[in-house]
Amino acid sequence: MSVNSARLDVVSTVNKETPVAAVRVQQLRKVYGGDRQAVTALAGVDAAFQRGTFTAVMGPSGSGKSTLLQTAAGLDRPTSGLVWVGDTELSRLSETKLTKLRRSEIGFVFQAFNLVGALTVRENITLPLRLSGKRADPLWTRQIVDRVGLTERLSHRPSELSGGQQQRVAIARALATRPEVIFCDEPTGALDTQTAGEVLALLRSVVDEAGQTVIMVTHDPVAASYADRVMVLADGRIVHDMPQPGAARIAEHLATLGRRPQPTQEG
Ligand SMILES: Nc1ncnc2c1ncn2[C@@H]1O[C@H](COP(=O)(O)OP(=O)(O)OP(=O)(O)O)[C@@H](O)[C@H]1O
Repeated sequence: MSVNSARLDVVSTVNKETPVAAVRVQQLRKVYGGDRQAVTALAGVDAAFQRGTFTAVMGPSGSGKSTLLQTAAGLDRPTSGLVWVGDTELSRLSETKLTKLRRSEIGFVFQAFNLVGALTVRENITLPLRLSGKRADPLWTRQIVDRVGLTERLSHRPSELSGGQQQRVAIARALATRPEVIFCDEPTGALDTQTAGEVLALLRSVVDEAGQTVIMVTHDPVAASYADRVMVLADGRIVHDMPQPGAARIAEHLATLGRRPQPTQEG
């Protein structure tokens, strides 16, 4: 066997055995604005987010967290670099195909819940299925409604629910299409500490019990401590990538970046 064919064998074995990440970014760069006012939000980020894992993305204000989320979720195009969701590379997709992929493979949870006020809880939860032209599977819908504890509230409108309940509807909605990944942008930013804890425990359970992949931007070291991995950005680069560091260590790392950490539950 020649050296080259031996090498090819190794490569093909590696490819067969390496699981496809839920999301992967390679040399991701995003520059906003023109020549003189150019702002480099992402300066070449490489990262893989494995299926069934929970990652927190942290970093000072302006470090590129939202830009990473937006480009990895196909909401915005990078200036250069590649993004894969499952085994689909996004730069080759037309806008129509990208929209389809976002509707079926990506769930979103935002700080402000972003529910449709005129729709009931049930209608909000099944909305992504309707948008992607799929029929709701009643068994799956029941499972996710049970999981988020909203069985009694299906006919209510969002305005009749507490903030924590509204965020649980948003999580159920994000799960509706059984997406490859759920992106969360400050999901507990508008919630009190106890309600935030309940929402984070729910996200943890969708990873542990439903095998979902969650990528969450947060400023809060306590929220980040629910994740399996904490990635810290500064100036558009990953400067720390830590497995389960715990809230105290996260706060220390943020402090070294010149940012006062948010107050934590530990006081
Ligand atoms: N549409 C835009 N046009 C120009 N510059 C932008 C735009 N969006 C973001 N930026 C800049 O890119 C950099 C990264 O912004 P980004 O919103 O990703 O940071 P962030 O870490 O999410 O910040 P925060 O924690 O404050 O939300 C910042 O310098 C920001 O001012």
